[in-house]
Amino acid sequence: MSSPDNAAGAPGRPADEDRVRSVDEHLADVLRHLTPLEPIELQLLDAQGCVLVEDVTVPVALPPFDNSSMDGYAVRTADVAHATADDPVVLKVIGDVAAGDGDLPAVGPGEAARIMTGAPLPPGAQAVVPVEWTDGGLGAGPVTAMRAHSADPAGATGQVHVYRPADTGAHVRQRGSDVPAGELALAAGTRLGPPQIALLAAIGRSRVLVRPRPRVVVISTGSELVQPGEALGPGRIHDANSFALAAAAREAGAIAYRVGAIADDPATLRSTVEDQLIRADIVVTSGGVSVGAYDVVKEALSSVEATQWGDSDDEDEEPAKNADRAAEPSATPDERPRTGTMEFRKLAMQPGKPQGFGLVGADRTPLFALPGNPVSSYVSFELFVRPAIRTLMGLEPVRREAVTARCAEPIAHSPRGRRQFLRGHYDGDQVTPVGGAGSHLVKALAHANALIVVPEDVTEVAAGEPVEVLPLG
Ligand SMILES: Nc1nc2c(c(=O)[nH]1)N[C@H]1C(S)=C(S)[C@@H](COP(=O)(O)OP(=O)(O)OC[C@H]3O[C@@H](n4cnc5c(N)ncnc54)[C@H](O)[C@@H]3O)O[C@H]1N2
Ligand code: MOO
Repeated sequence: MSSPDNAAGAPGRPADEDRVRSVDEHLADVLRHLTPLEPIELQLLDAQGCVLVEDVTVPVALPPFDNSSMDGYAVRTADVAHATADDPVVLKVIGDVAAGDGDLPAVGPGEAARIMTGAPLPPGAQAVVPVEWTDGGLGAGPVTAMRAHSADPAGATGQVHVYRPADTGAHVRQRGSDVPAGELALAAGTRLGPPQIALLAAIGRSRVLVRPRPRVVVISTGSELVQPGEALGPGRIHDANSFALAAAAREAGAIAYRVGAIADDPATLRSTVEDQLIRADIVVTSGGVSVGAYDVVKEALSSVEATQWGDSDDEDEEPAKNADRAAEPSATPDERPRTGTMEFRKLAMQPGKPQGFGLVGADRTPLFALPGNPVSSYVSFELFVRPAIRTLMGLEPVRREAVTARCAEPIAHSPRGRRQFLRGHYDGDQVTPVGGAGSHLVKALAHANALIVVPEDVTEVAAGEPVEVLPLG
């Protein structure tokens, strides 16, 4: 199904398609053609999970004014200095100060203003006495709460008995005590999670400059595929991959567009890819990359204009998509891609041996053609597409961090010369293989939370031996 350009043994590219590459070589080849997306200004919630590309400073002190941290009474400290439970101080209540009030009563000697949490400290007051240290104006000993203003409007007037003293600044949140004006709130490079979004909102920012989430279009291929919810006919199976890959793209931080399943018809796939390029920063297909007679992705995408990205020595090519957005070019002239076709490769890994990658269309959109077996496509996504998404988002590290764990059960066989990614359950201490090596075992995948990595030169693992584990999720 290869195009004449890169068929095994074709002039200029001798048997290239048959050269088996390592996982690391493939990932490096992919990543050197990707650069982070151009920053854009987004509304705060749309920027969640994105990397900030500006230093954000605080325009106005936070909090912007001295305010009460308790519901109580704003007082002058000298007035309450000798207050005790047996000999309370009696103050005149001159009014209420609620959160949001701007017109504040001045508190003079012998006076108190009833104040609510978050309300500005009125002039003259130096401290807040919590309502629990008073009689709440009711004259019947300590209370546990104020009465609602609607039920007792007179509570804002009359007298209050105070049973304890309060030092200057007690229960008062000072202006700028969170962060003073002019200070750095968040540095460029910060990933925006809920707490960072809280800070941005608190200092009044409604929009921020970030690297956007990549838009990932997911297309599964195969005439056997039926959408979930629809009945299976003879020889048909449900399309698991477009859901798995769209979910994985979202989990990696991308915006996923699931196109669903395309039949094994090259013209349909080609036009679908071309149609989708307008909304894609990355295209991911599953299936149709092996050596069968209906391997539609290979057949179709060999004729979509793409950029050859491996082993190129052509210096006349244009840069990769978004390369103009990078501070520094990621590839030297000798490494840069040239216009040509998608490249399909064999990798020394299991699952995930057949892989395709190219930069397609006018914008040189990265296209990952992943193998169709459900576990193969998911593992391939983890190893190659997830790092690509993170690269476009400017996230570090791009790869999942590996840990070492004891393997609870033996692994009887792993293919020599291929890096195997077995599914496993990792409990933070040891890892237990889940299911076998078969790349159709979706249930085992669903019950695993990690990949067990068995190196190329290891063919068996004894129980209790240390193995490399990639925790997922
Ligand atoms: N003669 C050879 N045959 C195969 C080789 C090989 O080297 N020589 N490699 C095998 C390996 S490894 C893989 S992986 C697969 C990859 O094949 P394709 O990418 O062409 O995938 P398909 O043939 O389309 O599908 C494979 C398998 O997965 C099922 N499938 C496909 N799409 C979905 C989906 N969206 N949801 C659920 N299941 C899906 C499909 O029905 C097939 O059973 O090739 C081997 N063959
Ligand atoms: O390499 Mo395939 O992805 O083993 O099943």
